Parts: sequence; C-alpha cells; structure tokens
Amino acid sequence: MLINVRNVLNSEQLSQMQRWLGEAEFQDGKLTAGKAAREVKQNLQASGGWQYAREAEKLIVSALQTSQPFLLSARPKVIAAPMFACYREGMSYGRHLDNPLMGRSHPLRTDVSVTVFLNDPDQYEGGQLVIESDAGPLSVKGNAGDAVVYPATTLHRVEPVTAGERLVAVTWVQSMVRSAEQRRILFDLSVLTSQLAESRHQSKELAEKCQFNLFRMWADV
Ligand SMILES: O=C(O)CCC(=O)C(=O)O
Ligand SMILES: [Fe+2]
Repeated sequence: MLINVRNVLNSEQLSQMQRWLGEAEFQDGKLTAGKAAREVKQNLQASGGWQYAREAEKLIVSALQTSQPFLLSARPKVIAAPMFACYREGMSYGRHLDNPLMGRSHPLRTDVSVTVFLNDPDQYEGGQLVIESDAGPLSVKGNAGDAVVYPATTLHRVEPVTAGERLVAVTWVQSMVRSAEQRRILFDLSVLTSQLAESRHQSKELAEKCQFNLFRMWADV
C-alpha cells in the first residue's frame, strides 16, 4: 500500500524546518548507504554535526506520531531517526531496495519507508520518487509538508533532478504489523469504520470489532 499523507507538517513546522535546513552542512549521501545502494546513490545529506539535527529529527518524528492516516497505515512500533537529503541538479538515487535492518546497537527492521517532502514540487524539475508495484511504476512528487508511506519491501528510485533542489526527510518504521497485506486490511477496516461512524450506521461497531480484533491478533508489541 502506498499512501500519500497530506500535511504531516503544518506551514509553521515547514518554515521552521526550512530555516534549520538553511544552516545545514551537507555531505555525500554515500556515507550512509549500504554496499549496493552506494553505487546508485547520488545525493547530499545533512551531516551529523548540523546544530539543529536533533530538533529536526524530533520535529519529523512527532509530526508523524500525531498524523492519524500515518499511524493507521504504518502502525509504527519504532520510527528511525530521519535523514535529511538534498538533491541538486543532476542528482538521483537509482533503483534500489532499502536495507532490511537499520542501526547497529538497537537494530530496527524496516517494514515501511517514508519520505516527507520539505519543499514544493515547483522548486525543482524531475526528482520523482518512483515505486515499483505489481501494477507498474508509481511516480510521486508530493507537496511540501506531505509524506509518502510505502512498504520497504519494494524497489524504488529517485529520478534525476534536472533543475532546482529537492529537499526531503526520509525515515523507516518497524511496524507492529509486519505484513504489508495485513496492514492494508487494517487500514481499509479503519476507513470503513469511520465512514460508517460518519453516517451513524448501525454496523460501525461490527466493523470496529473486526478491525480491533484483527489488530489484536496480528500486533507484535
Ligand atoms: O528521497 C526519497 O524520496 C527516497 C530516498 C530513498 O529511497 C532512500 O533514502 O533510501
Ligand atoms: Fe530507498
């Protein structure tokens, strides 16, 4: 399931992020890539020495933690510290698969990948995030503040930026529900429950009962 979550960051949070990023020092993104990804990764990333690194990570994680569509689609158990990437003219990230585990001392299993767009799509040309699916490639270019959430089990790439600059935060989630298929069912049931609640339909409780009991059955906490 690929979902586009609107307005994970509000305009105030977005301006704050952009101010902080204005002070960031960027370094070669290959420094944080696994062996295979290194060969296709051509971008820049905010360095660990960036004075606002911790605040920026916290802002993204807490914004995700308060977004209902994100919580219902990803069912996060742990959210990794986000990385802040910048793609300038000519930069791209070729077709790759994200590492299955991230972090050394407390490894996190990457079930879900997340990109939060930090500037508007009219500020760069190219730079689409392209996710391969059984139905063919899905190409995304989100508005500033939106996030795209997709299974980390998919091959994906970032098309070359041909003009301007693309700014994103990327992170990964270890989900309480490991299976993407099960997460999809739970998400659909949560949508169904709220639609039935809105129309005050008598079956709302039954839909919610199915959602809750399947979550209880599948959750690994
Ligand atoms: O920039 C993006 O949207 C995704 C980048 C990516 O695939 C990665 O960092 O592994
Ligand atoms: Fe990736």
